[in-house]
Amino acid sequence: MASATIGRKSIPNGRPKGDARSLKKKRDIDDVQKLQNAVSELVGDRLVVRKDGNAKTSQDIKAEIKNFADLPLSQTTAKGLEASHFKSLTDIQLKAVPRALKGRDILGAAKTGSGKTLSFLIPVLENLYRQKWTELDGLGALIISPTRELAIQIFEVLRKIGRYHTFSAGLVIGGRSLQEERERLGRMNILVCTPGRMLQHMDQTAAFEVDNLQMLVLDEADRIMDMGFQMSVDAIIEHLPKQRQTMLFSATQTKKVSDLARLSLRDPEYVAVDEGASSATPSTLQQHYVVTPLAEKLNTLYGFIKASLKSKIIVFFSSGKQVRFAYESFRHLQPGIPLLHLHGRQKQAARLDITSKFSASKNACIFATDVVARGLDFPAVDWVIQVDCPEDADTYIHRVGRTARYGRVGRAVMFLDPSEEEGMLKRLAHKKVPIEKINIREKKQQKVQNQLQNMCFQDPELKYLGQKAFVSYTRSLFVQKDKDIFDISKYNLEGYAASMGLPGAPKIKFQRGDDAKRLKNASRAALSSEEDSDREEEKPKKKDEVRTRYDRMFERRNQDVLSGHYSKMIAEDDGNGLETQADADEDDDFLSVKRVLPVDGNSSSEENEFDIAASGPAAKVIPGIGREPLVIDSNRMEKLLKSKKKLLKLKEKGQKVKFDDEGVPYEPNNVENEEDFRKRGSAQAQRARFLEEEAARVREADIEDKQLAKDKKRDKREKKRAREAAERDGVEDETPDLGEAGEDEDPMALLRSLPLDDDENEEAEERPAKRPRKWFEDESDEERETAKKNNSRVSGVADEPETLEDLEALAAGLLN
Ligand SMILES: Nc1ncnc2c1ncn2[C@@H]1O[C@H](COP(=O)(O)OP(=O)(O)OP(=O)(O)O)[C@@H](O)[C@H]1O
Repeated sequence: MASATIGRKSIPNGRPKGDARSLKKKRDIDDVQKLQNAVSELVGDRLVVRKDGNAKTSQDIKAEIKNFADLPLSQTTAKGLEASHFKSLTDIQLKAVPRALKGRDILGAAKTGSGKTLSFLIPVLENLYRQKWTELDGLGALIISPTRELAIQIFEVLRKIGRYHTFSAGLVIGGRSLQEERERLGRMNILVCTPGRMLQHMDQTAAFEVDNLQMLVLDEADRIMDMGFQMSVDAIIEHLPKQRQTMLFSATQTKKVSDLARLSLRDPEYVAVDEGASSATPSTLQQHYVVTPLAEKLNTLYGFIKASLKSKIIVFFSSGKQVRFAYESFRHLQPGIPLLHLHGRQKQAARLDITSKFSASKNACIFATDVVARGLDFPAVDWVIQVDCPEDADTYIHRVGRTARYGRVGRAVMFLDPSEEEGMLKRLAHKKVPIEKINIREKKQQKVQNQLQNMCFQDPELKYLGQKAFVSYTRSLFVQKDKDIFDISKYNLEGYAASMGLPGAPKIKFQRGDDAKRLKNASRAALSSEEDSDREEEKPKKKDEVRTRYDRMFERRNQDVLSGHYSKMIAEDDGNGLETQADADEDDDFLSVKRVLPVDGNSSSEENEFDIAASGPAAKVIPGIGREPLVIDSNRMEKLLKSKKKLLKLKEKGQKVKFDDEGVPYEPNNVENEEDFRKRGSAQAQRARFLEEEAARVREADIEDKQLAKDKKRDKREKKRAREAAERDGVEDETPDLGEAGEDEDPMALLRSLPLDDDENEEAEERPAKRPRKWFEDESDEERETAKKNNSRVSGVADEPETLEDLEALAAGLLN
């Protein structure tokens, strides 16, 4: 947990002694008393100034408050504000701060970028100060934010303006060990947190007392109160004392009576700015939309980025997988502007690094999910682009609010599929959002489809990313509640898949039952929510869990960049046609694609060898060395196979191979001369022909793969039947059931060209100890992989067979 004593040392040059100390104490008490009196003289957003004496008279005037210096604030807060260059109050601050200083519950609503953060931070500091809050009093104020980034930002502002106070403040957002946070938690006076992590502490940290809490603040309150956070927030509230001050702030405020009842607000003041104004968004924001069919969106986006290289741009997508695909593929296209990406599944450190990089850069383009839609205050953003239509008008308002902040100018463009136009415009008009249609200049459009196709063809891993992005996008369309905007039957999904360079649209299985209902009720933002990633990092590791050889055998998988993807494709079936929770948790794909792992097919080379040994032939066969498999039929042969040096002799001599500009290998002595090359037509024609042929090849391979998958499925069914028959006859079969696809689904749908098990085995054998990082992987990917490896080591893979003897022993064990 990040924590800070947000104030200075109150006694800089040693302790004042005797009289001096008691004098100071008295002065402090007097100051606080004066402040208390002045605060009680606040009426609305004015301060009563007494003309004569102490008693209130009719001649007293209500002085207008304009600057922070006009407010009854402590010296420490006033100095902090001054040092942070905050002088005059914004409209929302003017309305909210005086009322909040008086201890009123507040429902604050004002446009994005209008200064709501200070509206609650100043009262938090002041109200605790006037109560002479000390470390011994424990937690005095709790500020809840829906995302970690926003929590960090609030904490930073708190540190700035509270720098002369002596309160201790902490940030509880996960990403560090619970234990580490626990140790400091008890000493904090002010906490800024995300709901999931806070609840975890309330439930698990015995020494964490909240009985004294005076103030609760919910920033982006409507988001915190909605489905995605409902359970955590309700549980947090249950822990808190009922007698407290509660403040809710958002640009799109909740007024639902049920929500307010949940928070037990006491006679709240509804403090709104610009109620009844002509627009719900800042007047300095220019808002446009373009109608661009789904299949054209990536082209339009690329064209837009190329035309705006000297800008700072935020591009919103609806899911992290889309963000990753767009980022990885566009990065390779090198548009000429630094590209960044941010989504909830990245590690906390990486996310922090990315937000600060984007904040600091003048020209950059960040692809992001709604993780950055709320509250984040990136300086000087020129453009907000919404590639995917936002789920509702509120999300639209928050997304565009990342630009045109605090009176600055900004521009926003939303891409709409023709089917979304009418519905979305209606919703925006209802919320008073002024938006104009613009057309795309044909000349500015950039066709990237062919390049993406090439890239996906050359790099299966990018293709998998694309497939996952496709599935998550389709899923997000399906879960949309507003069917006036989102009608899944109206989108050209095949065209969309082609625009991503995919060899066909992955088929998608719709989930049934209660889970489907739960997911449908949750908002899209909630599904890709920040809290998911909190959970991801907090998954408890069962350290001393006893695991059998079978467990390990079936948990083992290729430590390869594909393995995560691969395992997600193997959806376990609970027998009712529903995915198991574990799977849903891991990927939270509402529309799942299923593949059945053949019971007799293993995914690593070790297991392949192991299988052969386990099935008990007299001789063991080691595949993949030289042309012929080597048969171990004597001790001498076995020894030979253990000596690397000797093995080298058995290997084929290498061939000289060079690589062309695109990394394709060729034999240097076998290069076609230029004349022959020209005879076959122009380079462009040849390239087009090549692409056509390759595309046809991919299609053919898809058909073969599908057939293969069907055969395997049939095989498996037969095996299952046989097993069941054997069970009926009383024979116990120990082969674990890895789940089975439903009759009506195509288990290979998304995997049309994913290497089958045998290919994977070969690949695993050839894989070097440490795979070099690919062009589209960043460090976090590598870290993740290493972490995966380390984790699997911790969980017992250290016992895996390393030598032939190990293998034999293992095999013998199994056979027994
Ligand atoms: N009184 C002020 N004087 C000068 N700048 C201010 C003042 N109040 C806020 N700001 C600046 O205005 C910007 C927006 O403030 P803030 O982030 O609090 O907006 P917000 O209303 O919370 O926006 P959102 O609805 O997007 O969360 C920040 O950069 C902040 O530093």
